[in-house]
Amino acid sequence: MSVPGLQLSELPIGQPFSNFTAQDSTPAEPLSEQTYEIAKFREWRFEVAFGATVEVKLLKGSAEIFGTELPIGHKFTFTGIKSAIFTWQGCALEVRGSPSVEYTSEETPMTTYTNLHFALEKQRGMADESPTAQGPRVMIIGPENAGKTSLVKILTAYAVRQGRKPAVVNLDPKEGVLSLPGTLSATSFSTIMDVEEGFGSSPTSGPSPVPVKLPLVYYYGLETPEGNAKLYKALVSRMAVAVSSRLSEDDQNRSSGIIIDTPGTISQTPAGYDLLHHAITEFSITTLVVLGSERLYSDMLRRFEDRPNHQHQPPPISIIKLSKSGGCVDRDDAFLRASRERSIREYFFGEPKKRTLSPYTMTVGFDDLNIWRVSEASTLNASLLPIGHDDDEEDGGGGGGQALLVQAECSMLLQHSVAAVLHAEVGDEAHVLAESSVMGFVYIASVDEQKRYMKILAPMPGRLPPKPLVVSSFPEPTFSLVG
Ligand SMILES: Nc1ncnc2c1ncn2[C@@H]1O[C@H](COP(=O)(O)OP(=O)(O)OP(=O)(O)O)[C@@H](O)[C@H]1O
Repeated sequence: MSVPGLQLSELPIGQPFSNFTAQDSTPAEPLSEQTYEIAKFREWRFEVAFGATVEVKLLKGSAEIFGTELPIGHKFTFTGIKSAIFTWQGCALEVRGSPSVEYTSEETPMTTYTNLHFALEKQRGMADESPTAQGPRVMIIGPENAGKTSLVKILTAYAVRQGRKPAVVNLDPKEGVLSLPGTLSATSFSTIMDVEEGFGSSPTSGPSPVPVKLPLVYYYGLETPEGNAKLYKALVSRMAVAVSSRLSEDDQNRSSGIIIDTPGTISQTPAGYDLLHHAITEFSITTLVVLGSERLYSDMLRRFEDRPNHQHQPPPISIIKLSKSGGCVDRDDAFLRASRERSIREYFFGEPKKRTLSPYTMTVGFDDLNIWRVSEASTLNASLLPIGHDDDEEDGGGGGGQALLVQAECSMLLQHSVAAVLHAEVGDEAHVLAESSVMGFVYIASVDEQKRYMKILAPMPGRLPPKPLVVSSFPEPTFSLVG
């Protein structure tokens, strides 16, 4: 799989990064300390605001965060998070700092989630027996904030704990997995997750306390799949081919299978169902897990489970309904924005106290830049087309209907944008660029229209590769990374 994190190898030009500062959320006051005894099968749920810090240490017993075990005596630091620590045997936690919300709950769906894991594990065991058999290909669907990502983390962590190597695919562009928001990614997981970071942060140039995972990343650049359904489908198909080829090359990946996270919006509208259907077909899903929605479950049963098993029909999908954890919390726009901003900031500057990165600023003339923008559904909203409608003929693969990418003018409008650097060549056609994977990201710090140059921040020193860049129409950036 390819590696994001710019491969800037040539001699540095421009000036070293010095006049910009990363935000540090170090609290000024000393942290209050408390010890919690959590009984077995319960979880301690907590929320920490952005700007606040809470440190948690497991003193005794055993505990896990979304499936990943906490070692005894190690201090974990949380900021801007809503999470839970579950214990199978009971534990004592030392907590320093003041979570904005904290309570212990005895009602958790962990037993059901673990049963699901063991059912998948059985299929993996069968796939181990035969070189032509496939491990489970699981997709988690459900409304927003139903706990889909949390379940993906739990299933992944449990699989890794059993020595498996599942491919984790994120089809939700709102939140990046080991990548920036706006991207779709696939990663082969064989080592533990970074519980302070969720899945972990994007791989960049700095050292990391947990083994770095290198995802294959495609740039979608919009918040919802319906924003440019044609591009979304193209990327899903592309990702499915890449993941299937990885599975066919690596036996451990093949038997471990795939775990896929999806955006909540595609489980809620007929247009979304079309995208869902497409993803299910492209990834040859064998198990569809519906979280927290009776209606979605019965719609999916009607669509997939009753499908006759003819010679030319794909095999039936097993559809499983699970209830939403009472711990799931809605995240408002402000929280999601802050979380997106943090992941962008960390990509360039590292994480305060863990690893500091030294990004580099360079000056690049307008004439040396080739910038594209993801086209939004505007003239023709593909998500409103009837299911099964194919708009390829109308737009000749890139014009007329909904375009995939459009060329962007170098102007002030690009200031404070994050741009993806593509594994493609300047001069490639829009449909080639749209399906090219991402090499890494840069940040357009300032634009001088009169002198026709931009200041560009890159995670590493070096010359900006002569590659096409794509900026998003994502509701970013609302902030300045530098200044
Ligand atoms: N048991 C729990 N206790 C506390 N918080 C939880 C629990 N389960 C999930 N959460 C939190 O609830 C929020 C929503 O959960 P999650 O991200 O898994 O939902 P989702 O369905 O993936 O959401 P989206 O549709 O927005 O992608 C997250 O902040 C998550 O950490």
